[in-house]
Order: sequence, then structure tokens, then C-alpha cells
Amino acid sequence: MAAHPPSGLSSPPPAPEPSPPGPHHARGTANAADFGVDPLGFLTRCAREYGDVVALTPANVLIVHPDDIGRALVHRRGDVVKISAEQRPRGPTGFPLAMMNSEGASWERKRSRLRPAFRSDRLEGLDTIAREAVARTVDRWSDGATIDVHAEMSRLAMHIGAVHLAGRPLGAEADALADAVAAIMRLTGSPIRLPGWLPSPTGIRLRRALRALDTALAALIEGHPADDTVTALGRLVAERADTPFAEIRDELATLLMSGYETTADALTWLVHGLGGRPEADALLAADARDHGAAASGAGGTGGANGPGGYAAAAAKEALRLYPPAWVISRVAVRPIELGGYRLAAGTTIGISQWVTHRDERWFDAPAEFRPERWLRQGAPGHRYAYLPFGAGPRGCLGASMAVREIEAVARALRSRVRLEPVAPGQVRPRPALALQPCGVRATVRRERAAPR
Ligand code: HEM
Repeated sequence: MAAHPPSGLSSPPPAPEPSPPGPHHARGTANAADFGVDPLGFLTRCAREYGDVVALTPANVLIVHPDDIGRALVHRRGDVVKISAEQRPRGPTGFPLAMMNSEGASWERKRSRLRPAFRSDRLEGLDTIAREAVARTVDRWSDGATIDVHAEMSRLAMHIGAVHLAGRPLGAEADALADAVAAIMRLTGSPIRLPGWLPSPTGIRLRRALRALDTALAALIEGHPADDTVTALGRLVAERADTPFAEIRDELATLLMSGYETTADALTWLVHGLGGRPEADALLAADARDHGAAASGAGGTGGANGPGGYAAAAAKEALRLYPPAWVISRVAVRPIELGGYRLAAGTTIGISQWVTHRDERWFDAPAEFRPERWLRQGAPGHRYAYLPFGAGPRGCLGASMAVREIEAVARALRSRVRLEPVAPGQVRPRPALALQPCGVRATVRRERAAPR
């Protein structure tokens, strides 16, 4: 058979690949402006109006259907990367040497170095750290006081994360870390992103905060005992002789940051969700009592609602309705077919947990906070319709830690206080690097005879 058709009889040139539909005919500037004003609303409208594959620009596509999400993150993962070659020198928000911002063999090496510090046998200790931290926090609150829930949950998550990851609470380093995270959130939450070199107040604040963080982390690393092989920091310090200091610093910074803001956001959203559903809140209180009784040997079922009990269901639901990681992306390194479209190499593929978690094809009454959906059905209608921690090999390293921490804090808090919502109608999500809750306030009502 001839390798080529005889001249004169050549077949017509292949039809151009159809491109996915999208708003403003995928005109980048118009869509960037709409995205900047209201990212969550914009992505939701795109999915509703244009379907499961939406072109936001010719090189940026949003995928919505869990089949395609599974393909991009798991089944065809070799066709995509998380960090493109252009992004790699700096990392999306700095810390280019961290595992989170690495690819290929370097990523694999860094991930296996950290894996033992996140093993499930380390999670028991997390319960105790969380219970003690909650007890100290609640002791500071007086009955009837109004608290800023996000500020309180941030302090808690910072403390618990640091003790679990570095073996001790942070001192002055805590302020440096909180300032750096706040500066990154301000920068990434701003509808207008000026180039990094332009001297904007936000950029200046970020650079100053990162310099202070650098100094604080250096002190933390230098002062860490060499005999710790258990915590994440211990494992990093143990490799100091063969690892550049900057790599240890970048790794520690991203771990502390990921363990802190996302978990604080999830806890705050959980308090907000329960505030709007008193009957769910009462079930959590019962679960907390039951768990407390089982732990102290005074009876209790140890979770009448299945593994993890009601606290687990409530945590899952908070992560569904208000996913701290509300959007993630991949870059195609070769053409990839998604939703019937062949996307060219170089295309950025966006996946929005906010959009897919609120899709009524996979969740009944998706806009409602209903922890019981996880008790009845146990799982969503599609494996990749629920991905608060991503999916596949680049899924969240700290997922088990985060889930355990959220459940432990929820139970410990609820066994001692009821948090009555204050002006819940004013609460707004702020989509920055994480989905921050704004305006969540609560009045503290102490439970009588609360167990310590
Ligand atoms: C509620 C809390 C958390 C949420 C919602 C969350 C979410 C995520 C998501 C969605 C990813 C995948 C990103 C992608 O595929 O592009 C991720 C990755 C990651 N997370 Fe988390 N995370 C949380 C807590 C934590 C904690 C506690 C730690 C560690 C202390 C952590 C460490 C990491 C790391 C190191 C990666 C990068 C993994 C890799 O690139 O291989 N996260 N997280």
C-alpha cells in the first residue's frame, strides 16, 4: 500500500479542530475582566451556559465533567503537568524549590522524602494536639462574647499544624508566617494583578513579609534538634548535609502555609454551615458527646453514624460547599482529548471545585449545607465529582492530616461551646489562593458541664 495518496488524488486537508464554546468567543481580555470582578459567579455561569468544556481564552479551558477531571488528573496524567516550564523558575507564588512547585523526578524525590511524616500512624497524636489547643482557645473566650471565627480558627490551625509538622508551636515565626500568608492572599484575591516588578503597596508588603518569613524559617530550621526523624521538619533537617538550605526553607514554608490557611478556612466554613442548620449542629453535639464518652471509657458508641461519625460528614460537607481549593489547573504538554475536544499542547486546563461540587447532576440540592448526604449515600454520584484535595498522584499530601484535624477540632469545640451565628447574611467567600470566608462571627455559648 502506498504511503501517500498519488498526486492529484490527495484527500482534502483535515478540517480544523473545533474549539470549545465560550463567552465573548473566548476573547481573553473580556473574560479576564469578568473573572476579575466575580470569579466564582463567572465560572459558574460559564459552565451553565456553555457546558462541560468552556474556552475562556484560546489557551485556557475550564473542564466541568468529572469524567474529564478524572482523565486530566489521573488517567491521562502523563499528558499534563502541574507547573509549566515558564512557571517553574519562580513557582506560582514563590518557593520554587518546594515539592508542590516541582515536576518529574525532582517532585517524586521530594514527595517520597515527606511521605513518612504524613503516615496514618502519626494522626493519633493530632487528636490530642487538637483537643488541648481547643481547650486553651475556649478558655480565653467568655460566655456571650462575639468572636471573629476566621481569626480564631487561624490561630488554632497555625498552632496545631506547627506542632504536628515541626514538633513545637511557633513563637515569633507564627507572626511572620501569618503576615506572609495574608500578603499572598491579598495579592491573589485582588481582581487586578499588576506585574510583580511594579512597585504596588501589595507587592511591597508581600516582599517585606517574605523576607521576614525567610529569617523566621531559618531560625526554626537552625534550632531544630537533629534527632527528630518523625516530623516533616525533622525529615527535612535530617537531609541538610545533601540538600540546599533554600530547598528546605521552600518546603517548610509551603507545608506550614498549606497546613494553615486551607484548614482554617475549612473550619470557619464548617462553623458557618452549622450555624445555618441548628439540627445539624445538634447532631454534631451528640457526636461530640458520644465520642468523648467512648474516649474516656464511659460508654458511647464511638460514632453511631459510621466511620468518623457526624463530625466526618459535616467536615466533608463543608469541604464540598466551600472548597478551600476552589480551582486548580494543569498544562497540557501534548494534545489531550477532553469532552470531545482535542486541546492543543500548551493549553491550561482549569478545574473548579466550586463549580463541580455545586453541580446538581452529582449532588441533590447542591447549594444547601446537608452533612446527612454523606451518611445516607456515603459518596457522590461520580468518583471525581468531589475533589476537595484534588485527585491522582498530585493530590494533597496533607489530606488525611487536614480531615483528622478538622474533625477533631469540630468535636472538641462543640463539646465545650455552641457558636451562635452573628449576621450570617453578611458572610461572603473571597476567592484568593484559597477560598477565604469573610465576615463569619459568632456568639459563644458555653455548654454546661463541658468535659475537658
Ligand atoms: C482543608 C485543607 C486542605 C485542602 C482543601 C487542600 C487542598 C489541596 C489540593 C486540592 C491539592 C492539589 C492541588 C493540585 O492538584 O493542583 C493540594 C496539594 C497539596 N497539599 Fe493540600 N490541602 C489542605 C491541607 C493540606 C495540609 C494540612 C498540608 C500539609 C501540611 C497540605 C499539603 C499539600 C501539599 C504538599 C500539596 C502538593 C502535593 C504535590 O504537588 O504532590 N495540604 N492540597
